[in-house]
Amino acid sequence: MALRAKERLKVVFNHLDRSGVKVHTSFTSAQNVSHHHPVALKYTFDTDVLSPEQRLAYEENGFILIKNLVSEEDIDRFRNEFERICKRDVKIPGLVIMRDVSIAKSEFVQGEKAVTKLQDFQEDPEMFRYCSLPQILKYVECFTGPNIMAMHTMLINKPPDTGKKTSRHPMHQDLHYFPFRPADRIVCAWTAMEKVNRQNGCLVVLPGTHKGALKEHIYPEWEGGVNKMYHGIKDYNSNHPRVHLEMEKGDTVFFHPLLIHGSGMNQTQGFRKAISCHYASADCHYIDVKGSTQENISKEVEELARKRIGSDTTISFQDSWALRGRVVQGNRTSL
Ligand SMILES: CCCC(=O)SCCNC(=O)CCNC(=O)[C@H](O)C(C)(C)COP(=O)(O)OP(=O)(O)OC[C@H]1O[C@@H](n2cnc3c(N)ncnc32)[C@H](O)[C@@H]1OP(=O)(O)O
Ligand SMILES: Nc1ncnc2c1ncn2[C@@H]1O[C@H](COP(=O)(O)OP(=O)(O)OP(=O)(O)O)[C@@H](O)[C@H]1O
Ligand SMILES: O=C(O)CCC(=O)C(=O)O
Ligand SMILES: [Fe+2]
Ligand SMILES: [Mg+2]
Repeated sequence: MALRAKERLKVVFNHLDRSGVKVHTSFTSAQNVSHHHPVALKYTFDTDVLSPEQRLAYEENGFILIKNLVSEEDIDRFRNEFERICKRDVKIPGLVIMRDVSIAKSEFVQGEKAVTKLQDFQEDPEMFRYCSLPQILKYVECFTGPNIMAMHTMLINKPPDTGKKTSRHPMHQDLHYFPFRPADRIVCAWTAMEKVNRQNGCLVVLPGTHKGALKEHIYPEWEGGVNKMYHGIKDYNSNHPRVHLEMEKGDTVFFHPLLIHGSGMNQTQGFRKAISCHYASADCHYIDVKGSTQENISKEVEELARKRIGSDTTISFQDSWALRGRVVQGNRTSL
């Protein structure tokens, strides 16, 4: 039965209507374009890319996993570039190379084995190709709309745990780091660069938590130490059902910035690699986080900027994002 996407969406909605679930339709956008029903699909746009079932799944869960989205060839190229950066063969402006806190003060670990995360690779054309891949942007547009900014780029090289459990990433919401809104027009794309599973510390998500509010984040009280800026939710419900996202090389998960997630310890001897980009609609606007739960991270970011650039220049939390953001589709309208 080859129904077109819109017709299938109607079928799904009719079914839900009959089942008593309160769902209303807007076939053109996630915003306020109503027919005789008010709008309910607030997290996704209809671009004929997501099936009705996929749209409903994202609305309900706050994430969607697309298998085999990035080719082996592309991933191998990102991996090569990562190795060049680790060997210091290339120097990329703005790039942050983070070592794991458990080896941060050690002089004896070098190269790729000393690097836990690359952050802000927007000035590296080879690495930044990831953020412009058409097959990724096609999905991103379903969440952001047509004007798309790549705001935050990372390559995570989760190291074998040294025994201090510092390879964990505490449970958090990425929106904690972002002084722009609306949250529903922000999405993360996270691509496994090899098989990721429970053993090497795959992503762990709490489905449906994107419907909640932004929570207070602080450093978790972990005996073995915590990496710089790895804030975790102060009190999260540890009984909430969790889903371990086991993925193959090239599989990509798209998730909402309020979705609570983290990653476990890497209990293998390999470095678990993933590449990711946070996208936002260029139509988003900056907010002032003073007096909010985000004040702690904004102060940390501003202090780090002062250390890097010098105490006579002030780079605000918002500036730090405006400087990193790059348009990847459409126009840079606001951010
Ligand atoms: C949606 C977004 C979610 C997220 O992005 S969460 C993670 C956000 N993370 C970041 O933004 C990256 C933060 N890291 C950094 O900026 C840098 O790695 C960092 C910590 C400043 C270190 O910079 P380096 O250039 O390596 O400086 P350095 O080797 O001279 O060290 C300076 C002092 O920092 C310490 N350090 C290094 N790596 C660390 C780590 N992983 N965790 C905690 N502390 C760390 C290091 O021991 C040194 O301390 P001290 O001054 O000697 O006491
Ligand atoms: N004490 C803790 N406080 C906050 N977050 C934690 C704590 N311990 C683990 N986490 C986080 O919980 C998430 C899940 O971790 P992990 O993969 O170890 O899950 P698990 O359910 O314990 O499964 P496994 O049995 O495979 O270890 C990760 O984000 C991890 O960093
Ligand atoms: O790759 C991971 O372990 C998760 C990283 C993450 O969630 C983040 O940096 O915001
Ligand atoms: Fe995250
Ligand atoms: Mg565990």
